[in-house]
Amino acid sequence: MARKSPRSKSLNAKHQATGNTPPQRSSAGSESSAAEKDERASLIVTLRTSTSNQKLIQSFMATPTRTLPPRAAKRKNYDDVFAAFHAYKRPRKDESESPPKVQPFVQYDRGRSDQHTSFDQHEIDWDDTSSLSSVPDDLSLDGEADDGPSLQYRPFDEPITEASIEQNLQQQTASPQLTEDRSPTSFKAVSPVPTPVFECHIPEKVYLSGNPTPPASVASTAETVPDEADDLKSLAEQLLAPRNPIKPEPSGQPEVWADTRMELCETLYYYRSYHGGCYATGGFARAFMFANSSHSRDYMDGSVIIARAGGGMKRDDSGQMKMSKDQTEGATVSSVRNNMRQYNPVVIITADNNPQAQIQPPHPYCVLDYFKVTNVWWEKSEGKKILRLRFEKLNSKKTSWWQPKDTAEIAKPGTLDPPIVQVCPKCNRDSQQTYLQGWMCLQPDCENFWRFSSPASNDLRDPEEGILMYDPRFLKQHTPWPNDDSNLPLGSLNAELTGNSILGEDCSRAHWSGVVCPDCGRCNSRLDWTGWKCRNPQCSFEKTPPHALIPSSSLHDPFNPLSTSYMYSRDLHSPLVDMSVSFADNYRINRFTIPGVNGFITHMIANKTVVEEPEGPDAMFELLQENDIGLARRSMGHDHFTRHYVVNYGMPYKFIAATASSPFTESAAPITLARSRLNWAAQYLLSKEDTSKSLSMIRDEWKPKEFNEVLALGYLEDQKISYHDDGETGLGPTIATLSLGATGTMRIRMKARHFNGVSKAGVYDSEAPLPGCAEYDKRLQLQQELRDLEASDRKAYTQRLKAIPRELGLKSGGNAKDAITMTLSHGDIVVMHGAELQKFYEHSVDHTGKLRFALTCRYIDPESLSENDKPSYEVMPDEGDYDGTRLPMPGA
Ligand SMILES: O=C(O)CCC(=O)C(=O)O
Repeated sequence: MARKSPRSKSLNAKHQATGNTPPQRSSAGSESSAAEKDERASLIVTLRTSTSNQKLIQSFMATPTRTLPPRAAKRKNYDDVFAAFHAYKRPRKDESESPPKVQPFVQYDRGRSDQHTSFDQHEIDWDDTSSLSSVPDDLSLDGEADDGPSLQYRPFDEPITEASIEQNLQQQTASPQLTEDRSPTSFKAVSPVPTPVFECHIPEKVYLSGNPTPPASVASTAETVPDEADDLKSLAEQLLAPRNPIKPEPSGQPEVWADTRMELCETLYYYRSYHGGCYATGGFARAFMFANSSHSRDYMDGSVIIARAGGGMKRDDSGQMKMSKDQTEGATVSSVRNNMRQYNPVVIITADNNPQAQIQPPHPYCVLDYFKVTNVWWEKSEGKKILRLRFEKLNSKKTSWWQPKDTAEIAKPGTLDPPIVQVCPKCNRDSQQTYLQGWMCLQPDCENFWRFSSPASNDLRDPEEGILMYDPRFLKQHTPWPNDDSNLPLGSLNAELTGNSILGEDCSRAHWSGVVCPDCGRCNSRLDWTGWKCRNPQCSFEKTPPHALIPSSSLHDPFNPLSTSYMYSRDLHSPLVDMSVSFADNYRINRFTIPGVNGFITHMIANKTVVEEPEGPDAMFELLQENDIGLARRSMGHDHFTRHYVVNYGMPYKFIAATASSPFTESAAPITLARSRLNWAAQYLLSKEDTSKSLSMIRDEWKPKEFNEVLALGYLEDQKISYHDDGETGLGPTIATLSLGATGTMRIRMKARHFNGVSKAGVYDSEAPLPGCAEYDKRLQLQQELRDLEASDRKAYTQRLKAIPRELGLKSGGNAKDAITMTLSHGDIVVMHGAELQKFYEHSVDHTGKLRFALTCRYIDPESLSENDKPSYEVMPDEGDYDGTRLPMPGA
């Protein structure tokens, strides 16, 4: 057993009032003269046989200074001696003598061998580090991040030290914020306000003999925690004590929290990562989330967090997530380096299943605070190179709510001696000592990377990962930043926006982002069109931001001016699609047909006469803003909601999300006005399709199956409806939509299944191929062969279906290009006709303005609805009598 000794003075030593504790650089050894070596050897042997470590230190310190390197001799504290002691080769007295007995390291018991610590369903065996790497990509970069501005990054292997901070600052001489005091050992960063805010001292590199490239053989560390480190070890044991599976309560409550990931990502501008554990955008990391994906050497306390930079993991045969190859520096780490260079803190969020949390987080997602990223360094885990990150709380004065209740933090950053920094004898670059077992070079391209050198020989040894124990001086170092102790806001300010300074501002992205409830801190998505409601049952916060009416007159596009003549077309289509154009009754009518598909798509482009007619699109657009028609984002299950707002009138419509329906009798005027207009438009177009029938004949045929449902969709800025079809049973086959407000873009493409001809399981789809699909000609040629085989040999047919995808190079992934892209202006109507259109093709709509509505009409066969879905009210027939042909003709 390692002996307990009273905590050394140095461990408790408080540093300068500034709290700055620059890492000290000790030597990795040097070539000494033979006499010096002998002298030191005898000294060390003497020291090792002495009974107490204190004695050892005293006698070592008392050694004539000529035998010590000048700087080491001047240092009068335990850690310097400890470092120098380990940096020096310990020679044997003579070759016959057995090597000095190395005190066996008592294995750090992180949970006792019989203890398996379970957190939720995540079974953690502390002795088996692999079980902790079982969740993918926890720190992987979210899709929204980009590579950011091209900045000059710090070389990837360079740890962050005061020297490198100084170097950064020197590189920023162009910045008006910084002026430098170029004295060799200090610098000052001066803010535009008169007081200097940041000062740190740059230690010089120290070599035992002053030789900058000491031979490898001299550098020496042991993979044990030496006796001399008893105090550090007992401190490390306290810091790294295994997390109790029954976690204590926190001492406080989070300022900001969320119940669901969607609410978190919609509310917090600094965390928009739906899948990854890091949100980085514009070249900077904004926030990290720590959940149950954890590495065995990850660490979290009230001020410091250590984590693996994510990515690079793959599921192995047993289903476990494992590093399959060395990690490489990706966009996340580049972003993090930018954060370090420019002192941008990141926000850290914990999920309630984070095994490193010392407490049980009170909500599924809790925001901790702003942290500095202080170190990025390389290690190895199970033979693969991994990147590690250290975070330190930015505002040391603010209490950490996640500190266990009724406990004090074991050691605050900056209260211990600084970490040991050694220069690698092989690559001549320095690294901090991260583990108590000894110093290792952390430069991934160095031969000596991640290896201890034996105390008794020149051998380099890989560390035994399971027993590594953080050096408290590394863990608890203080890395000064010029903006230390700033108090940055964690919440969103959306609830405070007034939104009326620019027309449409209250429809902006910020306005439909979530809010942090000012009463309870919960993140709340804006699920209602009218505003925010806190969904915490214990809270009654509501906010209905005032809406400034966007007048229809503001919709007019000066580059596509409205006129009473026929309007310009901005529709595009692939060469495969047939298009005809006609002009009639104030509409330009673009009609598209797709080969192989029964049906058509017609875009009726409205002119000024249509748009401005009484009770027409202009009036409807304004009425929809003035009336609350019950628009809301609908649940799609699993805490996901549609991105747009939706409400249904008339026959209930089971869209992707079950949508509440109301009778037409309770609807606002635009709903019934749109129904009447779209019933007219459909009949009008159908009469043009079949010229053998008069409009009144068409009307008689149409009436029993007239549109009996209106689905109103409301889109604020950046909202859209993704690719989908309207081909549910009992629906259609004619669907018509009136566009109101901002200009939309409707895209129509072949569904991936038909385009690729392969199911998700990789089996060929033997349906007749559609023109325009992948490998159309080859697939067409296979048709007869497949039909024959299907009839003659079922087994061979099935095998053939499995073989074809590879034969033709067909893949199940990948989407078809858009076949038709239509620009939908205010007042335009789109009519889609034909069940096959919905079966084989899908459509999406987005817009680039602030506010858009789409009113879509369908016929829903009441018999197709289950008893539960049938309406409790009567769906009244369309009593409107809209007739677009009554309008004055263009040019009239
Ligand atoms: O927003 C639109 O114009 C289209 C709406 C739509 O696709 C639908 O209601 O199915």
